Amino acid sequence: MENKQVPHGRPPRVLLFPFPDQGHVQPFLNLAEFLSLAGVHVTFLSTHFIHDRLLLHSNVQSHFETYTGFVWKTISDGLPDNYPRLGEKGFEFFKSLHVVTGKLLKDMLASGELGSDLSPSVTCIIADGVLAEFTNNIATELQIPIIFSQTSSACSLWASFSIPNLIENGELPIRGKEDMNKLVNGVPGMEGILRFRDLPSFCRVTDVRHPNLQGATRANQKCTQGQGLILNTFEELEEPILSHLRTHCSNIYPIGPTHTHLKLKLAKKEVSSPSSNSIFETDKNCITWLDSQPLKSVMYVSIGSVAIMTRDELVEFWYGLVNSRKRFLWVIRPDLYKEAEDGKNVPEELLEETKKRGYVVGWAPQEEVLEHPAVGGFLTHSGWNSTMESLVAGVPMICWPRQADQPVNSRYVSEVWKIGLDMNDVSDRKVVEKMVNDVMVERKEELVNAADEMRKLAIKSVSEGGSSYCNLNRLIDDIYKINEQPSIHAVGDH
Ligand SMILES: O=c1ccn([C@@H]2O[C@H](COP(=O)(O)OP(=O)(O)O[C@H]3O[C@H](CO)[C@@H](O)[C@H](O)[C@H]3O)[C@@H](O)[C@H]2O)c(=O)[nH]1
Repeated sequence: MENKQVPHGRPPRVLLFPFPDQGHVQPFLNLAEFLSLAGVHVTFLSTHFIHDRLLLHSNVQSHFETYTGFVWKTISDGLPDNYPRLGEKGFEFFKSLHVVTGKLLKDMLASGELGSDLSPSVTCIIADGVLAEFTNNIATELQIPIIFSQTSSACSLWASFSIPNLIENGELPIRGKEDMNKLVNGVPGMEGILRFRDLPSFCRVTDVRHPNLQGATRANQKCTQGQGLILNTFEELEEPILSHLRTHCSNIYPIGPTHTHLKLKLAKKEVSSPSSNSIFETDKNCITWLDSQPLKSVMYVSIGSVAIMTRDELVEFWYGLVNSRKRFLWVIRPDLYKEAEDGKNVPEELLEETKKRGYVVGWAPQEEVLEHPAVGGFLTHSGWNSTMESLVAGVPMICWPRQADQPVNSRYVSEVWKIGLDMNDVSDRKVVEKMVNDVMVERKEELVNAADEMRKLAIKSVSEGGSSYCNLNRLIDDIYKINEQPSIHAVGDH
């Protein structure tokens, strides 16, 4: 991936626009770095809310300043700083992004303020597929080529793309709780695999006119209208499903696992990685604690940046972990659960037991934790970044999916790739205890062997000549080709 010749003297300028949360911004930062390393000028556009937190808790600003043509830009999401963006008010958040942010984005693109003197106009947009509904409209209106990037798995995306099919064949809306364990027919390629409970969570509606279901369907449709679709996956992992997706989007770039792919590229160029790319303050002391634990003895527990637990679920998990008598490292974000108003907070005995075998942090350096030799299992919510990070580290998972794409990922981890166990939505202490013992003892060998095979395939895909390696080169070539089109420098050029 060397800098390319640019016939008319201006390198491409790509606007990167992720959905504003940790799980989306992080893979978009990886994408920003791939492009920057290839000499592409990048404008990274994030909401004020995300940008402020990113700059506060990471060194990405100074890290990216070393790249010629890199520009940070911010935009409003239309909400006050203390608004609960991804909780129960998630729908209002989406609406505000579509209405307020969408209008601002169009104005910014049209006025040319998203470039720099070196490359004034945006020659290509790479927008989050979740935001495809309005970004595709803006790109079409302003005649700027657009590529979408989805930060979820191909399997969850395909299940989501199949919603119209599921409605047409009468499988949506789901009839009732009694159907949850039955198999779904309307997702081609997933017959015999997917149960109703494994569908993306926005399918759990009683009326197909539900705004979340409709919103996802509209975004999916627009997502297929771009010039390409970037995915943080690799062909060897998801190929049967990728070929189904290709019937909707002809030009797919599976370039993952992006975090490992990027690490290899940076190492080759002798460039150091940013110390963190989190919007939360990272507690690195847990690495010192891990250093003193035996090989593969620790269960790492985290449910990502968004999901929450009730106090009862938290206590059940805690008893399950403590009763398993295994060591554990648990990420309890400050907003993970609401302390009980009736004074029934975490029982003292759990805190005492934790001092003996556990370690609790507010936010961990997760990639480093999963690569640590002391970690032997990951109890996860099956967010896609966590799934990929665990897979590359060869760490078997216990999946406790909460929302969005997570149920599909969890099903694939347990039933298709067989690198973990699915806890579904159960949070009983006995089940947690059993699952931890299964992964750490009873089924350890079988799961570790399968995870290790998967890890090898992942690393091969991002190594020179591998599928993701070649797909990334193709993406960069295509971005340069787009830049060569004569009409491309019209919008926003000075
Ligand atoms: O203590 C922690 C916990 C998490 N992470 C990182 O935070 C990211 C979390 O991403 P993910 O596992 O994908 O979970 P979410 O934060 O829940 O991400 C959202 O975005 C994902 C990508 O689209 C979706 O798969 C999820 O369902 C959605 O909730 C990962 O890279 C982790 O390494 C840390 O660095 N430290």
